[in-house]
Amino acid sequence: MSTLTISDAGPAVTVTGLRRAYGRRVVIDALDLRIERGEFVALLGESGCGKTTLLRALAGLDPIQGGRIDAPGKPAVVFQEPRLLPWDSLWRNVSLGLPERGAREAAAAALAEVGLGNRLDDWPRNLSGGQAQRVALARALVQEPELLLLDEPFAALDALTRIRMHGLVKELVARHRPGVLLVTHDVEEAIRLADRILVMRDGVIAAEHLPETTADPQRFRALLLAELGVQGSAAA
Ligand SMILES: Nc1ncnc2c1ncn2[C@@H]1O[C@H](COP(=O)(O)OP(=O)(O)OP(=O)(O)O)[C@@H](O)[C@H]1O
Repeated sequence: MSTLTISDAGPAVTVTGLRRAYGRRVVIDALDLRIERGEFVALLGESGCGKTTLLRALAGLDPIQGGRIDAPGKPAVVFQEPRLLPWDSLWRNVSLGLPERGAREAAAAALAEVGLGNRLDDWPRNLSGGQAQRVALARALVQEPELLLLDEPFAALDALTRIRMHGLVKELVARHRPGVLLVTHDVEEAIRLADRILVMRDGVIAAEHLPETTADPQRFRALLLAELGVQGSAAA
């Protein structure tokens, strides 16, 4: 039987029956997930529920103990810390792993997109936390990934910088249209950025929400907080 799916892009990743354990300790079990290209998905969940474990598995950074992860290409990852190489200039950091030919031009274009087009030959030590994180974003986007994995990339930033970064990421994702999985603790951030919000619990996706379709934002926040086990939130 063949099913023809008319889609302008197709999935950025399809996860089926994923199992991830550390030794005998199973953290993720029988997890299914699909993210479309151009779709922004936020992943919430209590501390220690396995969000980073899932992200690392999707990134191909860790082995899995069961199930499948199907992705058309190599995902790009942005972590909480920018992880720039201190001995390399900004353009070299951004173009790491690209073919030498055209690397500087590609890095220049990516740095311009994050507002650092005039800092190509500067060094990581001269950057603020927000600027360093923008370089990390440029380094991810220069790969034109179909799947962009964001592991609390704004958590270490001050509130104002975080809001600016939200705007920038939204704009970049709208332009490049990767599928995005954002791991975050911040309910407001998830609501502001995501097309779809997932709540992880007991090693699986326990709930799924579409913020766009919620009529009452305050109730929606309360519901999410209750799902995250924040006491007293259901009564709000
Ligand atoms: N390398 C490891 N070896 C053994 N256990 C681990 C390892 N990494 C994570 N774990 C365990 O797996 C579980 C899930 O961890 P993970 O970091 O994925 O959670 P998280 O939801 O991302 O947490 P947080 O929100 O606090 O970052 C935790 O109980 C953690 O102790």
